[in-house]
Amino acid sequence: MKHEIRGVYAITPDTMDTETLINKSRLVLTGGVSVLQYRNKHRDQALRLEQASSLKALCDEFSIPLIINDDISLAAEVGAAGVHLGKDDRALANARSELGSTAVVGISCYNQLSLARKAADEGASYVAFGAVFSSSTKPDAVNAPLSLFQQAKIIPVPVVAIGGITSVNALQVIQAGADAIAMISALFDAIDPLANSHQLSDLFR
Ligand SMILES: Cc1ncc(COP(=O)(O)OP(=O)(O)O)c(N)n1
Ligand SMILES: Cc1ncsc1CCOP(=O)(O)O
Ligand SMILES: [Mg+2]
Repeated sequence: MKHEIRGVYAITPDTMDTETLINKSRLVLTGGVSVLQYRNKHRDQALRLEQASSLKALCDEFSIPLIINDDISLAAEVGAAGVHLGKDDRALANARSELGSTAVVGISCYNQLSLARKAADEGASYVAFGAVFSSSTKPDAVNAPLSLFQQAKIIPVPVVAIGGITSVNALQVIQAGADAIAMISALFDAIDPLANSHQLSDLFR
């Protein structure tokens, strides 16, 4: 199945509380997000497998792709749609050979257009720039200016923005040229994750 990366791209927070993770993810998916990434830096492999498997079932229910952060083997194990890889992760070529040509492989390009050109040339499914605003989830992330998205129009794959995106600044990011807006805290730390997800997803409808 070919997945288009466009719209609200939800990313899970680091948590060991699987029940809350799944309940909140259900609310976020009900609001209309178009892709979910499982991101959990926890080293407990059994916990990661349990959470990723539950999220795969949930994404199937909503017919949206599940992307696994960092871990190509976990993506293969749970039958996820693909992976997201950054500079400290395994290479795009490993993901392609282990997950196949139809898998979604997203690549972090931080604030560098040259990395995006290279990733697209090498077969990335989408590229991501960020942090576009300061992020309490990842305070040390480099800053990617919104002007980058205009320059990124030449990149032949979807362009995702990440970092500090909220319902207050999301429209600015979309108008700058991002195809998708990725966020953790604006969805999962919200008082009302369903309402926030709905409001953000409406920006693409
Ligand atoms: C959609 C999306 N964009 C960027 C990232 C960051 O990936 P990376 O640089 O590998 O950092 P970690 O998320 O692994 O800390 C992402 N996960 N998703
Ligand atoms: C993983 C990542 N990469 C750059 S910023 C960031 C965190 C995004 O989280 P939030 O949406 O809460 O700022
Ligand atoms: Mg990573």
